[in-house]
Amino acid sequence: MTFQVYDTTLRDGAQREGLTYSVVDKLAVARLLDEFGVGFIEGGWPGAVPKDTEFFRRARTELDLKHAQLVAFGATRKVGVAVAADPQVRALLDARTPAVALVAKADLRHVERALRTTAAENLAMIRDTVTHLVAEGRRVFVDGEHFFDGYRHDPAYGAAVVETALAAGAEVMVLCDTNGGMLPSQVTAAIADLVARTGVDPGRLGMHAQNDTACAVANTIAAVEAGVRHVQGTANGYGERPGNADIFAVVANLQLKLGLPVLPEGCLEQMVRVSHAIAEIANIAPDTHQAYAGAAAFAHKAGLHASAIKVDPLLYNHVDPLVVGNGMRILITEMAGRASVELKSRELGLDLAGHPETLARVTSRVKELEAGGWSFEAADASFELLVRSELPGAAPTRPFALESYRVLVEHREDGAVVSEATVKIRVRGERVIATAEGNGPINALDEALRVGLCRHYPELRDFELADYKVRILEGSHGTGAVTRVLVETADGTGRDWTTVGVHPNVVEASWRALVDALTYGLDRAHV
Ligand SMILES: CC(=O)SCCNC(=O)CCNC(=O)[C@H](O)C(C)(C)COP(=O)(O)OP(=O)(O)OC[C@H]1O[C@@H](n2cnc3c(N)ncnc32)[C@H](O)[C@@H]1OP(=O)(O)O
Ligand SMILES: CC(=O)C(=O)O
Repeated sequence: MTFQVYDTTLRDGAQREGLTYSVVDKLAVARLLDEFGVGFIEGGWPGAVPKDTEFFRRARTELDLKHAQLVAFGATRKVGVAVAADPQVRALLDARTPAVALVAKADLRHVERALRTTAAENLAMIRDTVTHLVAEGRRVFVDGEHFFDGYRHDPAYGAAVVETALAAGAEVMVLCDTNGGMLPSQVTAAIADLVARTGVDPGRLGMHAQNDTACAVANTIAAVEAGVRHVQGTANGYGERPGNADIFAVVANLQLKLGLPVLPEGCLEQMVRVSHAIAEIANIAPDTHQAYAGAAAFAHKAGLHASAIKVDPLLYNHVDPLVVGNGMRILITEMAGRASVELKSRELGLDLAGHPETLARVTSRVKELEAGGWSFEAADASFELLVRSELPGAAPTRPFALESYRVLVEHREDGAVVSEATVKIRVRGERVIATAEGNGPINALDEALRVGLCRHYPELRDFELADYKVRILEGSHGTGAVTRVLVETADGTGRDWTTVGVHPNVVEASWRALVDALTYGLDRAHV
């Protein structure tokens, strides 16, 4: 059997707390998963969840999948009900998918206590349902719920479930760690024992791992190392409770670490795009620190890392980030060394290789400023201005010189609070005084500065304050608290940049970040 990558983002992934997809969302996620090259997309449970029934109906005309087959998920027939008379089984056929997945009880305790039936009736439910669906022309996967817990309790029954499903015509028997409590060594031992006990071909076994021990990806890889050739997972690890095995990490590990070409050519590099697009649809902020796909997955803060990366990026990256569509970033913080500053500057288009004094000055200035509360890690634009001020012949053009600014906050009798700011600046030799109101002191200051500059710099009208973050930093060693402000500015063309300002006074900290933001943006506009 060829290797099967089976995605359950739209079924198990949708069981995550706080996540709800519309049918349109589900169709969009399915298209993205197909672009990522998975072989199977489990779309939901038709007949149980009305939205899922609708998804399968619309998928027939609205999805044109290149790599994946759609799978409808459901349960084995009900206890004591003839399979042909079970409406849930009928709904699986009505979904008209090429493949069907059946959840089946694989732990005798669940059979007796949750299904409230006998060991033999559960095996009959599995046999009848698989046989019926195979006879209707479906590929059938059986998900053995609680397989691993059940196998420890009663291995003979777990083995009987596996043998029954495969003998009835199931293509793959998927071993599920439903409670997510297993460790990799336990997964390996259970599969080895199952294979020895039954003689089953491990190539007809699959793995479905929940992440309750944070081992879902490791457990899936352990299963593959034990011979399993069908892996299940969800985009970004979404799923019930802590989630499922992250399909991106599973697939990347299989391809890049075990050398198994489980995705079609050209698909692995779609990972970051697909991961973030699905997060967007799910309305969940992408996890910056997600393995392989996170924005920080290849971000380096430590100066020592940067010094080796300067020689060869692979000295400090476990794979080339480009193979999964990611990129490497160097972070500038108090932990930076000269190599970090040189690499980051290169990333920003500034070559400091022949400027050892500048490198040394910028590095010590960064450390000094960071000790005082500045943070350049998320403020590339302020870092670039700092480097350019120190680099001979590269100083940025300062659009104005400040004479003074003043901000008033007025609480009126009727309860209204109005802020007003006045700036006095010199722009291209002209003295300008500008006043503006705003919904807060920083907004008023920003407006006044723009009013004062706009006649000389009309492109400022396109700049907008996209985000504003304030953090009060505790004072230490006898100093008072300081305020750090991060300002994100956008210019309407899709470009944005972040600047930082620090001062004990929040207005002055904001002013510094604003001035850097306008200086950077205007300087760029004139390059
Ligand atoms: C491990 C997993 O995550 S599997 C996926 C689980 N996903 C979901 O549950 C989401 C969708 N579920 C639903 O919409 C509903 O729970 C439904 C429609 C499936 C069932 O709803 P209801 O008919 O109201 O039953 P309820 O949820 O209370 O109980 C489930 C029934 O299925 C039975 N059942 C549970 N597992 C199986 C199985 N593998 N095979 C057959 N029957 C099963 C239970 O014994 C119970 O039967 P009972 O009604 O005779 O007591
Ligand atoms: C089938 C499934 O989702 C589980 O057993 O966890």
